[in-house]
Amino acid sequence: MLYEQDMTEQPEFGAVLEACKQYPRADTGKKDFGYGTAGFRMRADLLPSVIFAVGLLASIRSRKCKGSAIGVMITASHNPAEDNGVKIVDPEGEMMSEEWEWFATWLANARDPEGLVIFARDTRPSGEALVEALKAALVATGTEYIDYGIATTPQLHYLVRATNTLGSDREYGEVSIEGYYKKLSAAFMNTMHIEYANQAGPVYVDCANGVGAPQLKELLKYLPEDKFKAIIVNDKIDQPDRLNKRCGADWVKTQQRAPENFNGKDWDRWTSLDGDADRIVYYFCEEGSIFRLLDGDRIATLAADYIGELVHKSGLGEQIKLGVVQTAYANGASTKYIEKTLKLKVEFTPTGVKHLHHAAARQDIGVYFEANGHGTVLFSERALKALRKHQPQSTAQLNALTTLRALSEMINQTVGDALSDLLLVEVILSHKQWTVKEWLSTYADLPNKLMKVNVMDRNKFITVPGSAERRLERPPAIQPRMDEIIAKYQDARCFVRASGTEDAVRIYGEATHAMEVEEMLAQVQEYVIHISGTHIEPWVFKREDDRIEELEMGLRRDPPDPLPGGEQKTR
Ligand SMILES: CC(=O)N[C@H]1[C@@H](OP(=O)(O)O)O[C@H](CO)[C@@H](O)[C@@H]1O
Ligand SMILES: [Mg+2]
Repeated sequence: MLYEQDMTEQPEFGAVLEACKQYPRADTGKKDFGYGTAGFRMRADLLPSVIFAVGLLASIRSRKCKGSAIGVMITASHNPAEDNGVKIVDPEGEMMSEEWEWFATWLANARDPEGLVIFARDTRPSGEALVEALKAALVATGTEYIDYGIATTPQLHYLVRATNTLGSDREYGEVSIEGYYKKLSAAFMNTMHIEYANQAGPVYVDCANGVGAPQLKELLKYLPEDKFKAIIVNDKIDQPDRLNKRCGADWVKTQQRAPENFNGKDWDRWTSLDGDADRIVYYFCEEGSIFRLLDGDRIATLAADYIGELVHKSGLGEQIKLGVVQTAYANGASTKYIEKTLKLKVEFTPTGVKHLHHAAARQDIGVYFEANGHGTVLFSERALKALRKHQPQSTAQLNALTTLRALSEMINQTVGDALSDLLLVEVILSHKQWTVKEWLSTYADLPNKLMKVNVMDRNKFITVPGSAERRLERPPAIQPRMDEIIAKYQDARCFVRASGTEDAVRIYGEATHAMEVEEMLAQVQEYVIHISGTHIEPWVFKREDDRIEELEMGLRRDPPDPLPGGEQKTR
């Protein structure tokens, strides 16, 4: 047994234990830290010991991966400024695999090879001190490291893959943030091999007052203004309180409204990034100031349509098949459009980018996006080889092939990337000579709503295996009751699942009429509360803003009184 050994006798463990004392665990009551869908994420003052542990794990993981660089990104993405978080990036630039036990074993045994951990952080002020905790763990374990300073999450994923493929025949790009800009901008320019006129004017980018702002400014230096014109909004990274506040992709998507400092004229093309620039949504105002959102589903459909068309035009339609991956949160109208109009296959996976990513990687070309704007397009080795080898038979085939090759370089292959996705959408709109109006008119979204309920124990909500989270197995009474409610409405769909990132369950619903969605969700919410009770999270994990918001929305109730025998009753 690993923990029966007296590890203090081994010099490297002595150093680790000594360094560990500098980062005592914060008092979180009975609550444990958990590596969720998005790594660890919580209030920044609770994080130092967690970051130290992540430093140890990253160093072990690097050794286990035979010295390949492992990435550590310090960010809390779209969360408020006082939060922070951390996630580990695997050698190909993908999310870390779940084999935690392996790391512990390696901690006991690893001597060589040397490890290499590369890391970056977003603009949160807490990031600087957390980097110190990470470095302490890396120094204590004798792990070589490179600090890339402030970067977006997808830039760190890029750097990890670039580091690990350097000198191989799969070289991903120069190993620097500059190399990332060079790769994206060169590929973008290659998509412009024919003169495309985009009369639609500049794109406005709300950077959520986060890391996307300086990084996009840098990227713009590599792109000629007559080919790509972006106007940056919400770039106050020196005012941390404003990070993700009333702006950013998450806020715009969940509030379904334009961010602070929006001053778009009708039909102007606007986008919002999130706090670590791995998500993007588009939106605009129609005549009469009607807000229209073009979310992740819209980006997926646009990309699938255009890339599918290029594959066909290049003469590779028989060899390269396209597939789209969505989650249960994708609007039903988008799925119908992909299947019926684009005639492409849709696969559903559970929520969380790593599930979508793996499913997309099994396709020749896999398009995946979560409705919230996180996604990318993956080109398999098979597809890349076909693109390299194909001899075009006409100018039309050559043009399509040239664009496809450029897109395979421009689209981040490691993870969803707001900057790369921004370029992708802009290329497509300009090639199609579409404005947001034509884009929106491809299909009509079903009215929908997503809500969150803080229940006593979210772990009681278990989905039916293989149902892509669309049906609940437990608590046993809930699904039959929900089916009864849903049956009352036209073309309605509704499902409940436990969040993987918050102590809550989410309820999603859609139907033909917005009023019916409201009515249906109210009944489902009431039933969820009825059978499970609501719950107040321990103060250490809860933000005052959230508490007040939930009170205002009527989502927060007092916890139920305990009954004899440990049962709970709801009030
Ligand atoms: C409905 C929804 O938007 N869920 C989000 C959210 O996951 P939950 O497991 O639903 O909490 O956070 C994930 C990480 O950022 C993101 O991948 C996912 O799309
Ligand atoms: Mg993010």
